[in-house]
Amino acid sequence: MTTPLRIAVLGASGYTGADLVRLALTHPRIEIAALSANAKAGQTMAQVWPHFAAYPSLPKLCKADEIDFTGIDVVFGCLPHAASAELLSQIEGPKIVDLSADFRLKDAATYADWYGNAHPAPQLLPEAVYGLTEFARDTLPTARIAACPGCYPTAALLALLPLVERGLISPDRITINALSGVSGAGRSVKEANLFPEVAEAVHPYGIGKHRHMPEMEQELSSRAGREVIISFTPHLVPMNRGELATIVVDLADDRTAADLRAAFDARYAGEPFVHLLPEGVAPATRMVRGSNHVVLNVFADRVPGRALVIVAIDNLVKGSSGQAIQNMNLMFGLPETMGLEAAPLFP
Ligand SMILES: NC(=O)C1=CN([C@@H]2O[C@H](COP(=O)(O)OP(=O)(O)OC[C@H]3O[C@@H](n4cnc5c(N)ncnc54)[C@H](OP(=O)(O)O)[C@@H]3O)[C@@H](O)[C@H]2O)C=CC1
Ligand SMILES: CC(=O)N[C@@H](CCC(=O)OP(=O)(O)O)C(=O)O
Repeated sequence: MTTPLRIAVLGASGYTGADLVRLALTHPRIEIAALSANAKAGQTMAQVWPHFAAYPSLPKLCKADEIDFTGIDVVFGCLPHAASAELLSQIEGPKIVDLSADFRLKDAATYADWYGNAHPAPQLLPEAVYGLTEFARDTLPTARIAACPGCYPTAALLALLPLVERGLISPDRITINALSGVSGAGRSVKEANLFPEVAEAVHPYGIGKHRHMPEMEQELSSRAGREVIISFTPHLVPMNRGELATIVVDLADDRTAADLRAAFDARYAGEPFVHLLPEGVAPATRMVRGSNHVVLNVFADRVPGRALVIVAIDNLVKGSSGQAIQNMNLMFGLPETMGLEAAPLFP
């Protein structure tokens, strides 16, 4: 019998932490050893979540500093940024898969500019691997810290990296319009996320300045070998989970939408989770809900020299907890898809 991987989930009373636990319950190699919360410490998972009523044996939520990390193989940080690096930097021994923004930006000064606080553990930044799994398979197996991308960057980078790597699009005219379900904003109570504020309506936010911009530009520029500038506008839509991005790109030289399609075909053929849809089929969040799958497609625009790339993910799975488990699998030499094979939930 193989030894299980003992995991601790910090922030299990939040949306990403809960989805991590949901996925971990059916992962054949995971043993859930400890779960933390902040205000909800002391409660059971069944008390704080409706969907864990049938799992009374899950560990009780405790404060992170009450956890004995001896014998824990991996810690998942599902905490707000800053609190995450603060807590994770005190843990020695286990590997770390962080879902917050704290280890994504390579430069502590850029982090401070965009997040408004000094980085709590800049000494750890050099050892963190940016965990967009499909583009980090060579570095994740030896990494101690995986920095899982934000949900919007996961969608946008999967749609753009194969194109900028091959020089198929203009690197300074990329417009990303993205829609997110409300779970993307976390479970803590905020007036802006109350039902009457979000139902039957759509609104943009973070207009002109959103903290995912430097993250996207860092990764795109690094792969393009030159500076890539994006325009990005997120929108909040009245659904629980799911994210869809429509990206307008200017084609390089005499490239066509068919060239972009061929690039996706070449890059993602055989990928277990990233799927180029048949020509003309529009990606939709209902195609991936509850799963680690990503669907994307490319369309010619009416205007010559322009094309549209559309991508859909589930923000709580490929956009956070699913990708975190995909990264853990690679960090421990397990099959990348282990525990993530469930098909999307529909209707
Ligand atoms: N939601 C999403 O779609 C995505 C989120 N992320 C990132 O993942 C992280 C978690 O997000 P999400 O699950 O949505 O957040 P939630 O607000 O739903 O959950 C936050 C969790 O952290 C705990 N917590 C809050 N403050 C502290 C603190 N100071 N010390 C210790 N624990 C604390 C909360 O405990 P308690 O409930 O007891 O207060 C809760 O368990 C964030 O960094 C977020 O930006 C990344 C990708 C997608
Ligand atoms: C709908 C909504 O509010 N979404 C969040 C992004 C969620 C995410 O990926 O956040 P991190 O980068 O902190 O991990 C936002 O726009 O801030």
